[in-house]
Amino acid sequence: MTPVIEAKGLTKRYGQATAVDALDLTIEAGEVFGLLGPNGAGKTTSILLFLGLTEPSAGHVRVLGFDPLREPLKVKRKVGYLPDAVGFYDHLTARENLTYTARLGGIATSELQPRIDAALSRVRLSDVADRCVATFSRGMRQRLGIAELLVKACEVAILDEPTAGLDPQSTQELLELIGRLSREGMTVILSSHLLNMVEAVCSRVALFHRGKAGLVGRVSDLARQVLGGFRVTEVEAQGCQAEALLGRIAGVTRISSSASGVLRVEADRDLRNDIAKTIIQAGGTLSRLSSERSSLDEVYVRYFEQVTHAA
Ligand SMILES: Nc1ncnc2c1ncn2[C@@H]1O[C@H](COP(=O)(O)OP(=O)(O)OP(=O)(O)O)[C@@H](O)[C@H]1O
Repeated sequence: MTPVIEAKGLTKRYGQATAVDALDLTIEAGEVFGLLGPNGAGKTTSILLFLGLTEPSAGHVRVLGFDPLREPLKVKRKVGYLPDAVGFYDHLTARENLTYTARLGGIATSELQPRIDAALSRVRLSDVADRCVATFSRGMRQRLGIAELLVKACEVAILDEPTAGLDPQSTQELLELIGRLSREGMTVILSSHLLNMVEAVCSRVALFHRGKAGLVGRVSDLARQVLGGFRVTEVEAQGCQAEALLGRIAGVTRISSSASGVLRVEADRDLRNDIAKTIIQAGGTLSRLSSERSSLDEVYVRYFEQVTHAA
């Protein structure tokens, strides 16, 4: 099967600065793929290269097998793009905006309204279809952006920070929508700084660092690779000097305490038994002892600690 994205040595320089540095990346059909990394790591520039909106300085990218610079129409027909600030005509209604872009996209007049109605319903904007977009919240604009991709019936959606500036409920709604699109067969590539959200929807992620995809894979594989047996246990104990006691347990690598008195114990393995025994034997009581699997958050923090340390 032809990969959705196949970048080899993809490079973009702006003068002396290298925004994307010999990027090798393959994204397969059906994935929800997350592009992560700090500000300036090269995520947006990579997206612009995938879309043929900027020319590589070296290397190449194929999108569904096409060269986005030489065959831009073939790519545009199949790939939808939702930039971080979606541009609509504010004085037009939601329906008029969709009609305008659908006509530009060459969709037959007879198909226009049924497709637009279906898309507006999917993103729950049917009730406001005839309201000017000027009155829309950011969440509604994002959903209208997704409706545009649905009208276009694209195979691939590239979303640049789709939940930036959304409240928690709008974020959740957008995530559910992304999940549904993926289950229906759309490949979704998104960039984001919200690690929980990325972990919730993405099948694989790439951690960008200085224009390269430093780590690529499923979150669980990356956790094994970056963290090894690393475990975090949260402990709340009373009636003993818990922090000092736990610091003496073999395998504990770091302890920090929150303002509310919860101790966060980092270790190279699951130490819940030893922690419980230590507190009880010292005459203390335990009101919390929870150990969570390593999350994307931990992978991200650890990875960037490692690369910054190595630099
Ligand atoms: N048009 C441009 N001219 C000059 N430099 C640019 C241009 N666009 C991006 N850059 C630089 O390229 C680097 C990568 O930027 P890019 O926007 O791709 O990062 P990003 O990972 O998307 O960051 P963010 O998370 O802030 O969106 C940055 O150092 C940025 O300043």
